[in-house]
Order: sequence, then structure tokens, then C-alpha cells
Amino acid sequence: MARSIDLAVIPGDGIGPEVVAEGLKVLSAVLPGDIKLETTAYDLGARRWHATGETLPDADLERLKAHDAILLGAIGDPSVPSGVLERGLLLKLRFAFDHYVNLRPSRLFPNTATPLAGRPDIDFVVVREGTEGLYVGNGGSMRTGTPAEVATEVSINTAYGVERVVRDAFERAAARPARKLTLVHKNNVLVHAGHLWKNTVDRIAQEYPQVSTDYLHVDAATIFFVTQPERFDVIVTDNLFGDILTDLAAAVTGGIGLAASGNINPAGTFPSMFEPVHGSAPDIAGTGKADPTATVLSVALLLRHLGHEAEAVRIEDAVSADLAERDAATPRTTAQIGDALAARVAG
Ligand SMILES: NC(=O)C1=CN([C@@H]2O[C@H](COP(=O)(O)OP(=O)(O)OC[C@H]3O[C@@H](n4cnc5c(N)ncnc54)[C@H](O)[C@@H]3O)[C@@H](O)[C@H]2O)C=CC1
Ligand SMILES: CC(C)CC(=O)C(=O)O
Ligand SMILES: [Mg+2]
Repeated sequence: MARSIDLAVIPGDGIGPEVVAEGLKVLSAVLPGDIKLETTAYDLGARRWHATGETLPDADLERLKAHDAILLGAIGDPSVPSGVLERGLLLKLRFAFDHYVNLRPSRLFPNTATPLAGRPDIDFVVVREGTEGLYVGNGGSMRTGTPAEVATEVSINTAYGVERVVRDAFERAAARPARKLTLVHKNNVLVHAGHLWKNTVDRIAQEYPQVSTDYLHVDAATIFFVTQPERFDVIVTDNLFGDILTDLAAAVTGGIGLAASGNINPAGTFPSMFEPVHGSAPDIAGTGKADPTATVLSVALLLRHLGHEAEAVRIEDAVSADLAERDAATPRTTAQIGDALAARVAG
């Protein structure tokens, strides 16, 4: 385990800088004195785009490659045309650094606002494919802006890309007590991509007899996320379905302010990137209402990824304890939550 962490920080837009500040506060507090933390902030997002027209220049991409990991707040701002930063910065990073495993754990913490309060423990993880699918930008528009406009977005699913993320999901399922893998897709309609996914899962399943497998169409999966979430252990799915399902998973397990994620490059060729599931929340930016817990839990995923398991657990335990004492009638500010979590992890 490395005794130093060289971290790139991309605060980004909206509430991104607010929640990242708290994530860094907790990270500094949890690390023992003999682990050196070095952070480098990258000015990427709406401010930079307005100032220079740049989203993610090659020089920044090169510099980012050298870090151990990246902590990102959120990207996207109403002052920038939709898609410019999301595609030109966020997705460019995920694709360039081959973040094919988009890991999104969901746990029902005690005392959280959820329609599922009092249900048995909910503890599942979505393994969302991160580099293919409908997000690759394979499309176009003809007769743009006319009543005869035709627009296409074609989903790309390669045997290579599907197999590697399915293998990762099987490995994760095999390491968990329930050892269950559910593929979510829509292969009754999306027969080409759907059958590639289903056939891949069925083939790889032969190598994991200890893991039980299951299949759900995505529409039915949304029902069970709400009515029977305890049926899920590891879920593997494509980029779009995984994006949508994980906002729903957040909503039923305590709210979007608690949902953490990691964009993982399993081979370690490139730095993995950790970020809350939520976006830049322009509706609450600057008000101190953003919950930094999702970012703090993303820091725990980052530490686990870098081999600092004890510190990751300390953060998760601190979040559990803090949530247990939260009182919805007296909400705290972003910084107050960060301070409380930092104080807990510091012991
Ligand atoms: N990974 C990223 O950087 C993502 C970026 N986006 C971008 O963010 C911008 C806003 O997107 P939206 O669709 O509005 O999604 P959003 O996740 O930013 O906000 C949805 C709702 O959740 C609330 N919310 C989000 N995070 C919260 C937190 N930490 N604490 C309390 N409430 C929170 C917001 O106030 C809003 O009501 C867009 O530009 C979008 O493209 C959206 C999702 C992910
Ligand atoms: C802007 C999107 C690509 C990001 C998103 O919604 C997500 O990854 O959850
Ligand atoms: Mg999303």
C-alpha cells in the first residue's frame, strides 16, 4: 500500500466545488500522519469554457494521467449549451481513461428519508458499463431545425466491451455473500445489443458456478428497485440503463445526496475517477444546501481502490453514525456536514 496519494481534483461546476471541499476535508482528516496527500486542482468546467473555449485540452489530459486517482465534483452548467461539458469533458475523461466499470453501490443507511424505511437491508451494487452504449456519440441529425429533422443516436456494444464488464461484475458477485448477478437490459426489443449482453452473461456464467444469475428487462427492474430491492446483489447493465437505474437506486436508499460512484480502470493503466452520482444541481448551487455525503462516500471508494481499506471503512462508519443522528427538522449546511464527518473520522 502506497504511503502517499497524488490526487487530481476537478471541482467542476455548480455544487461540485462545494461538495469536493468537504470530501477533501474528510480525506485529510482520515489519513494517518505517515500517508502524504498531495492534491492538484484542475480548472475544468464552465468557467474555463467561458474564458478560453476549452473543455478538456490534450495538455490537461496528459497531466491528469500521471496522478494516482481523480476526485471530481460535477460537470454541467445552464450557461453552457447542454452536452458541451458533459460530452467534451466528463465523458471524454471516462472514455480516454478507459473507465469501463462505473461502480455504483447502494446501501440503505439507517434514519434516511426513503419510501423503503423499515425494509430489510438493501445492499447492492450496480456495475454500469462506462465506455460504450448510447453515450459514445454515434449519431447525427439531418435537415436540422426543420420540421423534417431526423436525429439518430446509435448504441455501440462490442463483444470485447461487454465481456470485460460482465467479467468484472461476476468477480464482484463471487466475492460477495449473496453471490448473485442480475443482468438488466431490454432484450425483448433491443434484440441485437440485448442478445450480445445475454449471451455473454450466459457464457461467462459457466465459469462461475457459485454465482446465481438472473435477467430482468429494465422496465421491470424499476418496479423491483422500489418494491423488492432486497432481491438485488450485483447488477450489470449498459451505460444508459445504469445511469437511470442508479438515480432511482439513490432515491430509494436515502436520496441523491448519498450516492457515491467510481469510474474504474481495472487494469490501472489510467487513474480511476471518483465522483458523486449526482450532477451540478444548479437549483441549489451557492445555497449551502448540497449534501456532501455522496462525495465523502466517493472518497471512501477512492481510498479502497488505492488499498486504504481501514480508512475507507472509517469514513463509511462515520457516515452511518452521522446519518443515524440527523434530524430532518434541523438541516445542516454543506460545510457543517463536512465538519461533522471530518471530526468523526479523526476520532
Ligand atoms: N457526473 C456529473 O457531473 C453529472 C452532471 N450532470 C449535469 O448536472 C446538471 C444538472 O443536472 P440535473 O439533471 O439537474 O441533475 P442533478 O443531479 O444535478 O440534480 C437533480 C436534483 O437533485 C438535487 N441534488 C443533486 N445533488 C444533490 C446533493 N448533493 N444534495 C442535495 N440535493 C442534490 C438537485 O438539487 C436537483 O433537485 C446538468 O448540466 C447535467 O448534465 C448530471 C448528472 C451527473
Ligand atoms: C452527464 C452524464 C453523462 C453523467 C451522468 O448522469 C452520470 O454519469 O450519472
Ligand atoms: Mg446520471
